[in-house]
Amino acid sequence: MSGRVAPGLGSRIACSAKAYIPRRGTTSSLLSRNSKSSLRKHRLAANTASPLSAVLGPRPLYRSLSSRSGVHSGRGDAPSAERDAEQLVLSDAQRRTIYALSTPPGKAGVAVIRVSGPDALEVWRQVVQTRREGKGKAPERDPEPWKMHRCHVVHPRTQEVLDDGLAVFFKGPKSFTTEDVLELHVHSGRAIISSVLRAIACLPFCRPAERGEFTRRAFEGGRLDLTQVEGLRDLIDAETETQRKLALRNAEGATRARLEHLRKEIIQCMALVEALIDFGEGEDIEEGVYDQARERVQKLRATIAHHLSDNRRGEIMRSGVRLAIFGPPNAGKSSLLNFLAQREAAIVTPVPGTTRDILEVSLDIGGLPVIVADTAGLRHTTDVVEKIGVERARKLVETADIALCVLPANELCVRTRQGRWRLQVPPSLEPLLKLENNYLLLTKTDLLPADNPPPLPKEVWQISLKTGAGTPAFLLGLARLLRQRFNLLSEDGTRVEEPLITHARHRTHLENALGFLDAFLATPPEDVVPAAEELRYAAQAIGKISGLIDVEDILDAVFRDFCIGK
Ligand SMILES: Nc1nc2c(ncn2[C@@H]2O[C@H](COP(=O)(O)OP(=O)(O)OP(=O)(O)O)[C@@H](O)[C@H]2O)c(=O)[nH]1
Ligand SMILES: [K+]
Ligand SMILES: [Mg+2]
Repeated sequence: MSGRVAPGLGSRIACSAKAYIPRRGTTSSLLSRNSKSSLRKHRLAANTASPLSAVLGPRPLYRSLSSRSGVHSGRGDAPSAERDAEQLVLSDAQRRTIYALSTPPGKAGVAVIRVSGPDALEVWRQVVQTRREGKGKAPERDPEPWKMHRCHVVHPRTQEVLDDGLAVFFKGPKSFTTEDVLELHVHSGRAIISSVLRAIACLPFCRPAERGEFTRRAFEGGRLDLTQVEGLRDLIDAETETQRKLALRNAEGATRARLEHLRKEIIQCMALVEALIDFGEGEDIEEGVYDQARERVQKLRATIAHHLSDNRRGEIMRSGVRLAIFGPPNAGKSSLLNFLAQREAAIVTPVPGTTRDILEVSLDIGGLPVIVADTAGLRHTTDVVEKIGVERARKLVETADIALCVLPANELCVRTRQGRWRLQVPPSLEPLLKLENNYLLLTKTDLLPADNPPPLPKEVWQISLKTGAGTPAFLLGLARLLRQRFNLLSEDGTRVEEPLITHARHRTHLENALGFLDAFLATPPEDVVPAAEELRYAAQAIGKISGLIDVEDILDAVFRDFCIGK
């Protein structure tokens, strides 16, 4: 099965009708009947939805809706009442009961086969025989939900016992997908798993799940928003403590709540401006309403700008800090990589120009995910292959989150005429060393003259990979530096502000929102209608992060990376 999730589903999930109905007693009540109708007229002309459309009704926000009307895309393509009604009818094919192995295939103690959909209970009736049943016992009963049952898993046609295991039935909506869910816990072995899957496949109302389809149904059921879905995926992928913490926060809905707070605030500002459209300042409503809205938007703007200027901490933490090792040939770069990786990952020889390509190793340094890259020694060369390597190395250093310039101490320490020692950095490296994220590491300190050694700069790490001198201090210092720059905890263990943005996708939408807020602030006060529109777009941009609005285009991208059974 390809990476696509539930073909066709994406275009059919539209915002539910509820998502477009303002809650009673909120902003809508600010407007009189007349003003509402004139507003509506304006909107029809502008072919946009109500600015209040972003005010949400009670959950569930995401319904699995079938519609032939296709995608709502772009700015405010308001679904008509007819379309909404049509959307409430589910297509049977779409809502079929799905099943998949949810644990990795192979030999292990337990394998979990998950079934979700309207016929999950029927699947239970057909393949699960609880141990109290059998000859002469009471007839089959439906399971007590949310309780593990010891059972035989049987073939629905032949009644052959396939395995002895456990089964649990989750009654929707109190389940992962919000549908009825059945989990079969059987022994994990190739033959057992395939026989159980084949048995379920016999049932005409079931079909195999697509990648991420269980999670997608949880999203459609309103149980998870997109930031939670992403968090769940990151949680499964997490390899370090920091990644796990960050992902769990997203999965548990902390990001969802923070974004929702921002969005609601924008909507409230919008309601203030809206109220002016028909009343006009100084008429029925309070003086200074517009100024009040502007002031609040200015604050919001500052908050969003603050989140955006986070040095991409959240994104870097999620994907790993990209650390580049660079320097002249034979400086000991590959030796350093091997030391950090604790294995012979790169080739090390006394021949300058040994490394030509970029070699990356993922490591856990002080609890942080770090992708360490070894590069070709930087030097002028006529060798075609090495030239490409040097070019790649330069590019990598420029784009890395952090870079270590490795220099052999013995070669760079030169004696001046006055007999003093001086550190001489090759002029070709100077521009790279000036980059903000680059740090210096002197290696091969064992080769410095033993008698009267040159004084090395204190602020620069110095190590010998031959004797190990200086390596503990270097490792501690590197871990501290990484934590200072990227961690969620500061050095003294107190919590620093957690980055709101953990995905490039979030950043894009927040940047858009900021743009719309700026456009609002730049609009002259007399242009109330376009000003209100800018605020609506800003709210929509934030809604897109959670998937509240116009989600179709991003759904596939989010669910694609899940495995089948999740
Ligand atoms: N004495 C001493 N030798 C070292 C040290 N670190 C590395 N070397 C030696 O220096 C030589 C070059 O090491 P590499 O790790 O291949 O250096 P490199 O910077 O990766 O070299 P290129 O890939 O050719 O650019 C090897 O013979 C290493 O054994 C050290 O701390 N002390
Ligand atoms: K070398
Ligand atoms: Mg090398």
